[in-house]
Amino acid sequence: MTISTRGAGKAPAVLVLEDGRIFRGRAYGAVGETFGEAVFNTGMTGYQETLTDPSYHRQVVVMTAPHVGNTGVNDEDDESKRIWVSGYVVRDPARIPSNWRSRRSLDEELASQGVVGISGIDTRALTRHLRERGAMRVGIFSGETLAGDAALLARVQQAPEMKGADLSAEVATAETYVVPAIGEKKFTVAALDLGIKGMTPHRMAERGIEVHVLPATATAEQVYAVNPDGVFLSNGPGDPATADLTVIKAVLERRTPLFGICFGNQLLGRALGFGTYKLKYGHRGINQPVQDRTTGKVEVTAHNHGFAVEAPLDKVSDTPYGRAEVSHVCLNDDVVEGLRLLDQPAFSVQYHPEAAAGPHDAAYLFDRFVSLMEAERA
Ligand SMILES: NC(=O)CC[C@H](N)C(=O)O
Repeated sequence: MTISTRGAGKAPAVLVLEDGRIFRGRAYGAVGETFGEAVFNTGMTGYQETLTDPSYHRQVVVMTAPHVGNTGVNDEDDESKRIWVSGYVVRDPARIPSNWRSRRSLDEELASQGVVGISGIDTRALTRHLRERGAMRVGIFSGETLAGDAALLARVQQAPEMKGADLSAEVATAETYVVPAIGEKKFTVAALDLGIKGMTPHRMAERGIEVHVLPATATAEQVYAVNPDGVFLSNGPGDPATADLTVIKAVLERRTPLFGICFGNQLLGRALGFGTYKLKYGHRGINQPVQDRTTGKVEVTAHNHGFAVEAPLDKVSDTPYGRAEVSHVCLNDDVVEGLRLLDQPAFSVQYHPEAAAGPHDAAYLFDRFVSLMEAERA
């Protein structure tokens, strides 16, 4: 294990934003170059889950927590098979990781997976810049000799934008796999993998659900071939405006119980005829207050979204699949955080009830899904 001293001995690195703002620091993880959309995450804990969340594909994540890597990297907390962020930005990396489960340092893990990062920069100033100007493209470049700033900026400005990006198929499973129910099997669910996190099927399995995780490109025939009691739409990277809605519409036509989270919420919204739009800088962290308007209760929740559904907050909407309403709202900024159909068993939330990482306040949503499937069977 390497013990780093505030980046001493690491190559120089530079972070270049598409609007020309530049931060200089030291390499963290792999040395090289990378591009993506610069976004900030306010979680004080859970960096391993963040790094391995496929929804972060093509994003450069800036951690607002000043110390990152304190608990190292373990063999249990990955949410998928690899790190998906395209770059990683921290202020002070841990010099000595310390935790009973730690197997290696975060610096070593980033390097071994080829993830280019930067440390030693003023992440507070960078976050304030992104909050004022909005999420934007960024490049991180590290090495002993770097091109001039103008040349680096020109390369950042050529990188692809997140708006219009269709990314689910790049992160999803190529083959269907089954996560068995824990204990007695009560239901079968077909889960469309648009970038699913490992904890999500686990939360269903804990409730007696056998989960068939299908590729993002699965057809309605493939979904119904597993004879599902319910269909689940996962989280995932990219712009929801690019996604194909054929399968979701088929599920709504057949009135099969449906539950979606994050990207799944955006796709349900679009299938109902609502629009989606890009938020200025998104919600990413594990302490976002959301109100469940069906009960009035407030929950503290885990978020990772840069897009949101545009739906009226104070009226029931008529959609091709019956009446729909906004069931959940973010108390920071009134962004739509959940949808519910009133005439058939379908609902979704914009945030992460699987809570990896994050508080478990929203776990009741998996129980709601079970109740819908129970009611359908009765
Ligand atoms: N976590 C997610 O599913 C993210 C959904 C979508 N890619 C967004 O950024 O809003």
